Amino acid sequence: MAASGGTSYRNGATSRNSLKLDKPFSANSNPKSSLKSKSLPNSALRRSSPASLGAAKDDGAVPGRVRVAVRLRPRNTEELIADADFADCVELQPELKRLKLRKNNWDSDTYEFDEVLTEFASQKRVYEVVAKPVVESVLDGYNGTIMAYGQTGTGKTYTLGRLGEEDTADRGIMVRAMEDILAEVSLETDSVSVSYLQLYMESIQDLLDPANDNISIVEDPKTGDVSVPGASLVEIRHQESFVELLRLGEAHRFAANTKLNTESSRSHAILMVHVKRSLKGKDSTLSSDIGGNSHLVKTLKPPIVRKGKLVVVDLAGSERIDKSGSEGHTLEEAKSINLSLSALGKCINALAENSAHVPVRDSKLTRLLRDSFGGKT
Ligand SMILES: Nc1ncnc2c1ncn2[C@@H]1O[C@H](COP(=O)(O)OP(=O)(O)OP(=O)(O)O)[C@@H](O)[C@H]1O
Repeated sequence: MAASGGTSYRNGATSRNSLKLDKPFSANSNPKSSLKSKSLPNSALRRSSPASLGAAKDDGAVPGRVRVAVRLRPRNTEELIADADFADCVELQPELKRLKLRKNNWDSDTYEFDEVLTEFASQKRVYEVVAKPVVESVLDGYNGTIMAYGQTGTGKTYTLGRLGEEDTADRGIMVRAMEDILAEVSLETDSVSVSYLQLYMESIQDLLDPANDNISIVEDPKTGDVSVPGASLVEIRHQESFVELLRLGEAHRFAANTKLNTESSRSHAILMVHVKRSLKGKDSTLSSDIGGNSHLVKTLKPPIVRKGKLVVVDLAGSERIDKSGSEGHTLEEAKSINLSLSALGKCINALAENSAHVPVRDSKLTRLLRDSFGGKT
């Protein structure tokens, strides 16, 4: 997260009045992190909800901090033709970390972000600015979340899930995060395991085993840890197997969506990466006196186990929520997305304000992210 580490958004405006923002943000409660705690501008949340949030320590005691970044997607060919005056209505001010939307010649709205990434920002830069601090926190034993929010086609999947098989420069946050994690852990003593889920109409489905579509969320009342015991948990030892797993999940997401007669952006895709590290305790040498003779005794300390969880969320788009006239299934779908996104917005506001209470119980999405939020619920 962005919540500690969130990151990028893209803007694919097709007309002056249809600005689409895809922004990631991050929250981080790691006190060692260099991320600054910062309140989200409410207006920014209303206008274009956030995308990624952050990190909470294992004990969940510290409210997470939230960072929000916005990424502008380059215009595609159609938009270049249809939207020749785009620059007149959207102005990025990366050095001031601001985005200005001109309503007309005399009126504009300005939004502040933790990071503003222009259409020229590379995938590498987006990863480094938004996600890397979160990944480092996870390796240190914290929980962190990165989310991408935006309308359909704004570049959420490009930012998070791009595999970069044809051009490695295209690799998205998921792939880069796993590369950094695998480079840091020891395969002998540590473990990295992954679940990949889809949340659609308040029901959780395993993207690695789509027949498994009624997964429940279990919260440990003592530790506050959240688990999804019914979901596949795959140990990752090599980057190639992770990329294969992402590909499988995407294929299942598509198939599942076809079955459900929906579209990808109508569901939230959630990747959970569990990192468990054994850090060698420091051995110490003591001098002891046995039978009048002095001996040096070596005491071996047990390893310290450090657990962190990285959650990467490709949120459902909000574009149909405000549309009136939705009926039947579409209306139910819109209500469900609305419910989870508004519950998420409330949690992010609570985190940004360092509120002691983070209202996670209102939706499955926020319940799933509970142990990344920290604070009392
Ligand atoms: N930064 C970028 N640079 C170049 N192309 C991009 C960028 N961001 C997105 N695109 C392209 O824009 C199109 C839409 O992106 P993408 O599928 O990631 O959007 P999305 O927000 O995930 O959409 P949906 O909600 O429908 O899944 C894709 O063709 C993608 O390759």
